[in-house]
Amino acid sequence: MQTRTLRCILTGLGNIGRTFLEMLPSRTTLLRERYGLTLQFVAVADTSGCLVGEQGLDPAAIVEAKRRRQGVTTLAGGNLHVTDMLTAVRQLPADLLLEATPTDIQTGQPGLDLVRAALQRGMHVVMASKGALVVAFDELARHSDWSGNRHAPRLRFSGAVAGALPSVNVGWRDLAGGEITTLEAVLNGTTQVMLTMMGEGKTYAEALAEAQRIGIAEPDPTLDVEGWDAANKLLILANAVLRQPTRLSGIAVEGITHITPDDIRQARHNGGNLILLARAERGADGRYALSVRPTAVPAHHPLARLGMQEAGIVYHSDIFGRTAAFSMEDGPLGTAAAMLRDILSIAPDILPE
Ligand SMILES: NC(=O)C1=CN([C@@H]2O[C@H](COP(=O)(O)OP(=O)(O)OC[C@H]3O[C@@H](n4cnc5c(N)ncnc54)[C@H](OP(=O)(O)O)[C@@H]3O)[C@@H](O)[C@H]2O)C=CC1
Ligand SMILES: N[C@@H](CC=O)C(=O)O
Repeated sequence: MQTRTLRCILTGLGNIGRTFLEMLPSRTTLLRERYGLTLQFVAVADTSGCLVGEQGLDPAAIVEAKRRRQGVTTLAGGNLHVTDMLTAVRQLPADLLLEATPTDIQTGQPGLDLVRAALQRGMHVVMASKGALVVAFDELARHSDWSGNRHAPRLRFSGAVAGALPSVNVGWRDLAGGEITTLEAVLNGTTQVMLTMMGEGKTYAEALAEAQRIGIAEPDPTLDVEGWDAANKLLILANAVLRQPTRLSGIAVEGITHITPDDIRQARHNGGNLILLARAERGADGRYALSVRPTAVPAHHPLARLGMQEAGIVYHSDIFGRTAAFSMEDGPLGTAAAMLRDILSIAPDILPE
């Protein structure tokens, strides 16, 4: 099979960006033999700046620097130079932006400017970060293939909505033609780890520390425990799958900060469980009521059996009935894998001849 090269810019080299690079060597042969694809990194960025190597950077050297907690720009020298990441996205010859900087739900930055710049110049985008989608879903959809224009640059973000869980893809692709009546989901891994551990006798602080150790808590974990991360994901599902233009102010949000081990034990009585439930329910007027709140679900509920590091989504629709998906992830690897899944889903359309 002929092998073609996709030139990538990767912004953010933390849990997700670094894990993505770490995962790649195990995929090289599969990508080449099954998909005829090689990924080449022409720029990568962290808080130290953006390292550019137009002939391709060495992912192993980048991973090694990040493991040593060094800024990636320390690798500059020879034919590798430093710029700022927005300039790189605006000017470098590249096909694809992989965005994994922190999520800021007030400004959407730094991801928003990067994704805007990429789409404006026709570069395809795969995102793990959520801020830009939360703040400007409409705008980014208009400038990408979500507008219905199949010639527009591709925008994919399946990893941003609960990592490996195929939450977006099932709703958008596999339930096409159905009217979704309810969506119920556990979308935040940190609170799922915390509720599970608190139910087993750990303190709130111990449980949060474990989610941080695993690498799934947000850089600012109040986003997780106060329910905003789950709300961000529900917002993305509402816009992309339910096709209801939605802002965060349109979601009723309650986190788990007031939950006690006793609340969890009571909910677990008779096989039920306490979960941070994200929910969308279609009303008689066709609009969805959206909420995120700790909810005691009974034993027969499909989300009641989820354990540590598990996520799940259940769609009810008029013609497909009930469709559910579950995932159990190993820290940030599931999200890195979802970014790869997104790349492969668009590769046939975007690979240069
Ligand atoms: N962790 C997870 O399981 C998941 C995370 N996500 C999303 O993915 C994104 C990344 O998460 P995660 O990897 O855990 O976060 P980390 O905090 O581990 O990594 C963030 C990375 O972005 C870099 N960075 C921070 N600010 C800037 C900036 N202003 N300019 C350039 N680079 C910057 C950091 O640089 P430096 O290395 O120098 O600190 C770091 O490399 C977030 O938006 C998160 O919401 C989505 C799904 C799952
Ligand atoms: N902080 C998030 C990470 C993935 O989006 C979570 O805990 O689920």
